Amino acid sequence: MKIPFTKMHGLGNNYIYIDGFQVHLEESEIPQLARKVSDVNFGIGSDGLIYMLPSEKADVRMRIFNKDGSEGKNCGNGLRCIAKWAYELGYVTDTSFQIEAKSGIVDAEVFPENGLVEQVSIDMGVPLLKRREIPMVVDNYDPESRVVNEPFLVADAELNLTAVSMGNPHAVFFVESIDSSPVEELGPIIEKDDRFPDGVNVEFVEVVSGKELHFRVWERGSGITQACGTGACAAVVASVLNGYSTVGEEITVHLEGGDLFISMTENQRVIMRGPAEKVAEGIFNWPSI
Ligand SMILES: N[C@@H](CCC[C@H](N)C(=O)O)C(=O)O
Repeated sequence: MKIPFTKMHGLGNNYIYIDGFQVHLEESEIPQLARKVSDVNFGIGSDGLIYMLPSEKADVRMRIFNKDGSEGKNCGNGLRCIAKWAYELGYVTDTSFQIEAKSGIVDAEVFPENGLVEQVSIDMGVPLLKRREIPMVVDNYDPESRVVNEPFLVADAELNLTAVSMGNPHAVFFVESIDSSPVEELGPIIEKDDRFPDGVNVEFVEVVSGKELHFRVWERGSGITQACGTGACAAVVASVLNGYSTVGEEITVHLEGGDLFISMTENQRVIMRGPAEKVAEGIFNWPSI
């Protein structure tokens, strides 16, 4: 089977996008396909696979598969790229429309110039903060409670955890210096820690000021990536919860691949603005011989 694909990225968080308006993928094959296209040696090379589909509830639907083939419930950089792609392909004609992800429906707005979209704004909705919603399981803790600046021992490290769900789980740790943050060492251990029954995306964040954060991520199912949109949103929410940042102010998050601009509104909604870029189009041979 020859599968047409497009490679896009948001701040270097890159996925192979397949247009489900045109191409039908067998459900049972998608995880294996995601692993294959992500492989830089035997496939194309990416952080995973994103499948764009028609939606019965919104204007377009996004499904995201990590590098290891696991399906994520949400993807901030993917949502911006899907918004750009759906608009440029003419699947949506208004500049404001809705995208369905596994975690729910979000409002997207594109800002086209001569028909091409470089910047996208997404209303990422209200974060989930209760322990059971992350989900995070720890003996003797109320599942209805929040996890804010809570002591978290892992390997030999004593960290403080703030946990946020943006439809997918995030463990946010504030550090003195992003350059010496233990992303490579602790990211893979925390991702699979038993306290997170669904696994977790792991973020280290340095507060430069209330309006500026430095950020590095270890993504569940994909490892280190240049950027994570939902992770950057979780970092901003965590910054507000810890009193570093203020509701209503736009915060610049410096990720390895560039900057996102994120604010939390008075009614707790998280608004993310940033770029989406198309880099390549091609045909993938599947299964390869
Ligand atoms: N890169 C993404 C998040 C992708 C899914 C994540 N790894 C998960 O399993 O929850 C983003 O930009 O948000």
